[in-house]
Formats: sequence, structure tokens, C-alpha cells
Amino acid sequence: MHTTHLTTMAMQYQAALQELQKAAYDMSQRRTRTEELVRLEDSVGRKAAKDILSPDSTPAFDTAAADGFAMVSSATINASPTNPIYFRVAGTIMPGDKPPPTPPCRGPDGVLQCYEIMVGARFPDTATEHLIHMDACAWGTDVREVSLAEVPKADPQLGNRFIMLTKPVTHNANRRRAGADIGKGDRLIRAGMKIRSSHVLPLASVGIREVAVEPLIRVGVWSTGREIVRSDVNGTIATKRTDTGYTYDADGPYLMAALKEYGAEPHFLGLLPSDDPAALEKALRETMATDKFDILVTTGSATPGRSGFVRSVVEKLGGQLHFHGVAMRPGATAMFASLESNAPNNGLVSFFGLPGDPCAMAACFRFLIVPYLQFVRGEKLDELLLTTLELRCSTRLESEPNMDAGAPVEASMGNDCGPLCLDCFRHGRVTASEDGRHKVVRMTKDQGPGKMYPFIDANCWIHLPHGQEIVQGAMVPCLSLSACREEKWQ
Ligand SMILES: Nc1nc2c(c(=O)[nH]1)N[C@H]1C(S)=C(S)[C@@H](COP(=O)(O)OP(=O)(O)OC[C@H]3O[C@@H](n4cnc5c(N)ncnc54)[C@H](O)[C@@H]3O)O[C@H]1N2
Ligand code: MOO
Repeated sequence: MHTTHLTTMAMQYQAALQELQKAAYDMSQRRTRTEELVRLEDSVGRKAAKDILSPDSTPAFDTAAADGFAMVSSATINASPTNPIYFRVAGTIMPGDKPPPTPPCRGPDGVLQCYEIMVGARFPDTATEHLIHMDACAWGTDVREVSLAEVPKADPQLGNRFIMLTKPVTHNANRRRAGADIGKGDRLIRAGMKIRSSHVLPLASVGIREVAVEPLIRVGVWSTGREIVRSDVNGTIATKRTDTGYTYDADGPYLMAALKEYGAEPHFLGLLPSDDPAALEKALRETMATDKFDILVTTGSATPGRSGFVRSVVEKLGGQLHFHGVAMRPGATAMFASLESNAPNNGLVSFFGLPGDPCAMAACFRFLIVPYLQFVRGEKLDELLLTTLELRCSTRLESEPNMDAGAPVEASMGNDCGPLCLDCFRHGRVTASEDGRHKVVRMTKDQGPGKMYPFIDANCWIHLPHGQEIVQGAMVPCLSLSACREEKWQ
């Protein structure tokens, strides 16, 4: 087992990112799951695995765009209050009704004929050569129902419902043409496009119920630590340690939430004791055989020596170690390896051994796992917001008066060599400058690998790249704490 102090063998953060990128490439080359069918309503936020073409056209046939009367518009050209035009109403067409037999535009008595029609109902079919077809729909409010007596030469045997029009109806008025909205074969979604709820409407309108999306990256997570407790975990590899336990599992729930927020499919696999390498070995072997995960993550037991056995178990299982120890703080003990799956598809499984300290674990998530997910998915890395650093504490919460607000802060968290040789990650609050012209960031108070309050107070991680002196007014890159776009800088 390794006992070297990690900072002496640690890999620089940028180099660790390159290792992640290489491993992500290998993994994406070996991925055999290329698509997954999901219900249309569950596809929001997922990426289309291939182009989605419309299987149908919409509207499927000509329909009315208003409640009114389908008629031959050319017959109304001269309609006016002094020259009213009369129509017999041959029937009513409701949405879903079969089209009526094509009616002649005049009855045997010479009276013009129309159909009452409701919005969305099918227009009477286009007439054959000797019949002029009903092309337009007059608004119901533009006509007046009249009695038989008012209609010249009307034969009561042929029907007794009539309307009168006193202004012309334009050609094709209020008529939705078949296929005018979406045509059969039209490309609705390009492969790789993220499906949004607004896409669901047109997709559903052409009868699509399921879509092929890119499979999510499946991540299995174990929390290790004999002191870690949670009340909601059972199962073969989960151990509930109420006797010696006293620390609530914060890492497991955080990773479940954050992985989901960043578009992965997380599964909590249980608690593992921190003093039993055999338990991790068994859990890893069993899990690898299932072929259910692309990434496996442990939290805790990451430090070489002491109870830090994670690395030795991974190596025992033939894992290829990419790094263990990154020149970053927090997160210095992070480990990353690849394991060959012995499951039928023989893929690669990536393994992250993260430190147990919640803040360190969260920094590893944001600065190692999120980039890795993005590399595997072929996405751009998150854009950094370059912000002016103010070396004063931010207030705890905007509404709460805070004695320390405005007090100077240290960039370093303590017993390390500081930002000159390490990439440091600190909690901060990005706000608009007083003149509103640019963004400024202040560090939150009380930071430390085991401190949780900054996760409530802060809206960003400040990345202090190694070699950069931390001075008032320095331009520092910031990354949002959360993937929720609307919450990014609040
Ligand atoms: N000899 C050395 N000691 C340490 C080194 C080193 O390089 N050499 N590195 C330090 C650094 S940096 C960190 S960070 C920690 C990481 O330690 P471990 O990953 O081995 O973590 P644990 O001992 O398992 O836990 C540390 C701390 O976090 C709490 N914890 C663990 N899991 C959870 C959880 N799921 N939810 C909430 N809290 C959790 C745990 O109770 C401990 O308090 O090592 C330094 N030491
Ligand atoms: O680097 Mo540790 O991960 O100090 O917090």
C-alpha cells in the first residue's frame, strides 16, 4: 500500500484533465450502447440518437381553422348588404367526422350549398371536375341564419336550414391545408439535438410516442466509512452502522442529485465499511459482472495508507491507474482508473476514488467528474466566467446581517503550499459590480474541506489556477455551483 505523501507525487490539474480526456475517448470508442428508446414525455433533456423524421403530415387533411361554414368562396364575390348571398346548410361536420359525400355547390333548386364546420374538422373533399369545391370557411359570426321564406326559390324538401352572407369570403379563408404544418418525412429533430418540452408538441402531433435518445452515462456510487450512516439504505452491500456511526452520509445523496443534474443516470449502490478491502473487492467484482455501469465512484478511504484501500483493490482487479493524487485543493487525494469489464460486452468502466471530505468530494465532482462526463458525451466544457476577485467575505445570505461581511479573507484553506503550486477551488458569490458594468466575486467565509455552509451561501466555485498570485482585483475564472442555468449566478 502506498504511503507517499500525495502532494509530492501529485499530477497537475491540467494534466489530470488531459488524462480524463484520453480515457473518455477510449471509453466512447468502446461504448456499444448507442441508443435507448424512451417515452416522448420522458425524452426532455436527452439527446436524440438520430434524426427524427415525421412519419405523417399534419394536418393529415384539409381542416377548418374556425367554427363557421365551408363554402365556395367564388360564389360570394359580389356579396353585400344590398346583394345578400344565401346558402343551404347541407349538414354539420365535427372534428373526427368522416368527410361528407362531396356536395354539389348548388342543390337541384339552384340554391348554393354549404356545410357548417367546426375548427379542426375535415373540409369536404375536393370536388371532381364538374363540381366546384368548397375552398373556404366563413366565420360563423359573419353570417346570419335565415328562414326558408327569405331564400328565393328554395325547395323545402331539400332542407330548411339557411344562412345569408353580406360580404365576400376570401379564397381559402380559414382553411388549413393538408401537410401545410409538417410534411411527411420532414426532419423535426437533428441527431444530437437536446429534446425540449417545446419539441414534444410537434412530435406528438404527428403521432410519435417514443424517441431514440443517446443512452445516459450510468454511474454507480458507494459511500465508504464506518462512521457514515443513513436510514434509507438496505440491500446486500449496504450496511447500516447505527452502533459506531455518527456522520450522516452527505456524499452519496449529493452525488445522486448532482449526477442527475448534470445529465447522468446515478445509482446509489450502498455503504461500504472503510476497514474492509474485501467488501469493496466483492462489491466491485459483482458490479463489474453486471455491465450496468459506465462509471463507478467511491467516496472516502482515498488517502493512501491508513484505511485508504480503494486504490489497492482497484489495482488488484487489474485496473489501469491514470492518476492518484492531483495538485488541487481540496480534492488532492482523487484517484482515477479504468477497469476492464468482464461482462459480455467487454466494455471499459471508469473508476473515480474520491476523498470522503464532502467539500473535497464536491470539488472533485465539479472539476474532474463533470469534465469527464462532458468529454465522454463529446460536449464542450463549461464556459468559465472571468470575474474580478474582491478579497472580502461575501455576506452569509443576502438577507442576513453578517459581522464578517467585508472582512478580508485568505485564499488558502490552510496546511498546503497555497495557490502557487496547487490549483485551488474556493466557494464564492458572483454578483454585479456596484456600477453594474461587470461581475465581481467574493469568497464565502469559513471554507474548509469539511465545511458545508458555503454550499448554501455560494453560487460558484472560484478556480485559482496554480502559479497565479491571489490579489485584490485579480481576474479569476468561476464555474457555477449548479447545472441549473437559471440559478447559476443567483
Ligand atoms: N497521511 C495523509 N493523510 C491525509 C492526506 C494525505 O495525503 N496523507 N490527505 C488529506 C486530504 S487532502 C483529504 S481530503 C482527506 C481525504 O481522506 P479520505 O478520502 O481518506 O476520507 P475519509 O477519511 O474516508 O473521510 C474524511 C472525512 O470525511 C468524512 N466523510 C467521509 N465520507 C463521508 C460521507 N459520505 N458523508 C459525509 N462525510 C463523510 C469522514 O467522516 C471524515 O471526517 O485525507 C487527508 N489526510
Ligand atoms: O485536498 Mo483534501 O481533498 O485537503 O481536502
